[in-house]
Amino acid sequence: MLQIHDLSFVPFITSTEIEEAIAKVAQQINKDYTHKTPLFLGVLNGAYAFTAALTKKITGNCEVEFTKLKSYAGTTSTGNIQNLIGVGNLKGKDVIVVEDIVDTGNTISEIVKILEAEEVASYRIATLCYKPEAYKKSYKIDYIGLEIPNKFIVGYGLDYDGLGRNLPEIYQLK
Ligand SMILES: O=P(O)(O)OC[C@H]1O[C@H](OP(=O)(O)OP(=O)(O)O)[C@H](O)[C@@H]1O
Ligand SMILES: Nc1nc2[nH]cnc2c(=O)[nH]1
Repeated sequence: MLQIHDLSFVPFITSTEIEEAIAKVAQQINKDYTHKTPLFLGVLNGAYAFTAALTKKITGNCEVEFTKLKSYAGTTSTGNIQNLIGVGNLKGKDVIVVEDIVDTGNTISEIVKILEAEEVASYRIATLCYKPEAYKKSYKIDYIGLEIPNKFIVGYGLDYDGLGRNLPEIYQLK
């Protein structure tokens, strides 16, 4: 069991399962982008670990950038998304958004608005974890590492009030 602040978590996804999920996503992207140079847009903070691991498995040329959005306070989405680091010039780029988790979809919805305003050539969404029961939007999530139930998780980039991002495996709220 793992204690972070006031909450207890139990082991949920092993580091081996995470690595297998990332390899599967990388394989799909390598196949789909053979003749393209995708720009991976990692969403900080949570997606730093997934972005690093995923891009190391990309076999062709690619670019890597980050943007920073924040909506979660504690274990719930505030619904109020702050854009803390904007995107650079993405015009004409084939962007792959990299998320650690798609939950309600509020963050993705904000990113899609930004990408459309930037006039990107194309965009797709890749996420390590996806909660289908919590998702409230209709944007297609193109690359999904792991489908998980609607329970709060920490580890592999995901935090609870700032802690837990460094854990190599994923834990679920008890
Ligand atoms: O689909 P949603 O309900 O919008 O949730 C997903 C978002 O929540 C987390 O970010 P958070 O706002 O906690 O910021 P962080 O990445 O800095 O932890 C996560 O990294 C996603 O970006
Ligand atoms: N740490 C963490 N952040 C999230 N953001 C959206 N869903 C989650 C979750 O389950 N865990």
